[in-house]
Amino acid sequence: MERQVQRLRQAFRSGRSRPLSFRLQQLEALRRMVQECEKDILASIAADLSKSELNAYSHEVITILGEIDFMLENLSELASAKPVKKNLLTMMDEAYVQPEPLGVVLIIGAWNYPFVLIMQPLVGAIAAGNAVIVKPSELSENTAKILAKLLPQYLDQDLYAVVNGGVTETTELLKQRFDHILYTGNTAVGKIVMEAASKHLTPVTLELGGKSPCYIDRNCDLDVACRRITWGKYMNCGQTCIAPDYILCEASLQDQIVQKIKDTVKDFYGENIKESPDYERIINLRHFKRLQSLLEGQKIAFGGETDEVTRYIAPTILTDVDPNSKVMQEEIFGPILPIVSVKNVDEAIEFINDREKPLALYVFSHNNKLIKRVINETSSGGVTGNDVIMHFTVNSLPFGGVGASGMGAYHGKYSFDTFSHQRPCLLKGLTGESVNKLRYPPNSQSKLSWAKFFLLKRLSVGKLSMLLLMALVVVAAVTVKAYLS
Ligand SMILES: NC(=O)c1ccc[n+]([C@@H]2O[C@H](COP(=O)([O-])OP(=O)(O)OC[C@H]3O[C@@H](n4cnc5c(N)ncnc54)[C@H](O)[C@@H]3O)[C@@H](O)[C@H]2O)c1
Ligand SMILES: CCCCCCCCCCCCC/C=C/C=O
Repeated sequence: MERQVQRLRQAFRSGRSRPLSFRLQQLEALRRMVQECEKDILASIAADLSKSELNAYSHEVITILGEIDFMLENLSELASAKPVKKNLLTMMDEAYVQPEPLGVVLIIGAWNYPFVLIMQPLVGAIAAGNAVIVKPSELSENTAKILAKLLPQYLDQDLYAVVNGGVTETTELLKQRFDHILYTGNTAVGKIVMEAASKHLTPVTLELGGKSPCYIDRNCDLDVACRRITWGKYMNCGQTCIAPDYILCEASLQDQIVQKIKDTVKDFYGENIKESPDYERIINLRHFKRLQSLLEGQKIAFGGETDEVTRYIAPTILTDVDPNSKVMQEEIFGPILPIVSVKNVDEAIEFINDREKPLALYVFSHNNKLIKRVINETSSGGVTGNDVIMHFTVNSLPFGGVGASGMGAYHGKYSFDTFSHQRPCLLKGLTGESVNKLRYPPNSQSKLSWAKFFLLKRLSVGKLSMLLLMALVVVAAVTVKAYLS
């Protein structure tokens, strides 16, 4: 492991990954990989998650192609130096922020969207000019294998590597020194990653999970709300980090919501859900049993059927759920939807604020003011109003958690920024010593007054004011010189 990281570091130090032409070429190669090997990629995702290839494409491949295209179109702007405002003391100098690559970065992915959760950060890390090691989840072994096979065929092998394996390999990897780690997965391992990173003062982006609430207001089109919630909750068999975890609503809405979700499930998956190519399975027996145990003692208003052999759990709704029950204590990450009654929106806000900050928050209402109020009075990684999941698909929005649901963010420009250092640069000439005397010892009250004048006056952009200020500086410099000599 150590040698592998060394090898990447050496390649990074050679400077090969820095030119924009190189980064663009690698991103184009990545796009070619996705297009040319689409069949194998889809087959791997499908095998890992018992998913149809059509769904594998719309859940994972579309996003990646969009992300690569975004980077190809915007890289030169993202990577360019950004001039900044100056003060009077530096107005003749050059001041700008230059994004620079961090070095060797590590990306650790989770199994539930095994392709997108590796590829999307990888696109950002390459665009920012880094060397990258990716560590796909061992639980989605087919996707892990196909990534290990394809990435070296398309990308520069000295700069980009795939490490496969489980806890032992990841633990070994985490002993190495990286310049950034982006980890996607559960909170417990997130803490392990952060602790390991702290040994080298490595910054981390932690893409974690949590219980994402979904409040349905009385003043709402329940048909539409329930259709959208059904889609987002049961997609990937509920194994989506930003799936609506539970519903909050007034008690009087509960039965209608159950009925409408039931009807939608039938529309989406047919009479025999097990036969539907659009309904996935639980990833492994451990998660299957964990989910089964969440059903114990609950009022099952819909679904509840399970089959251990195929790890099938039917789309399920629990009603009159006690907020203290087990299903409300942990992220569900499966096709079980509890409904918890609240008296009104005030109680819903209090309910959300009494718990850890979630990764996503959903509010359904005709009343935009109510939606804005919920947003203003709560906190979460992201929000979608009147829909679920969809903020993930807008790559001009940062995607990430807050508090217990994670730290840092990525997607589009935010990926580029996550994997870059924003380097402040000030380029001065070697003249102007008369004004510089203000900062050289010995200090005096009058020097301080001049320093305040120079440093606390902000420059505005207008050309006229610029000229005026320049004249002012010249006069001030002459006056200071005369005064000090
Ligand atoms: N915020 C997001 O974008 C996002 C996306 C997907 C999943 N998630 C969250 O991830 C969780 C599900 O993922 P998971 O954790 O079951 O996935 P997982 O089991 O695939 O683990 C994630 C990664 O951590 C590694 N890992 C596991 N144990 C480790 C250890 N002891 N030391 C070091 N590395 C270790 C795995 O090898 C894997 O690469 C859910 O909470 C979900 O909400 C978040
Ligand atoms: C017309 C089809 C559009 C489909 C858009 C579907 C987008 C689904 C994206 C889901 C991705 C979720 C990523 C995973 C995050 C956490 O687990």
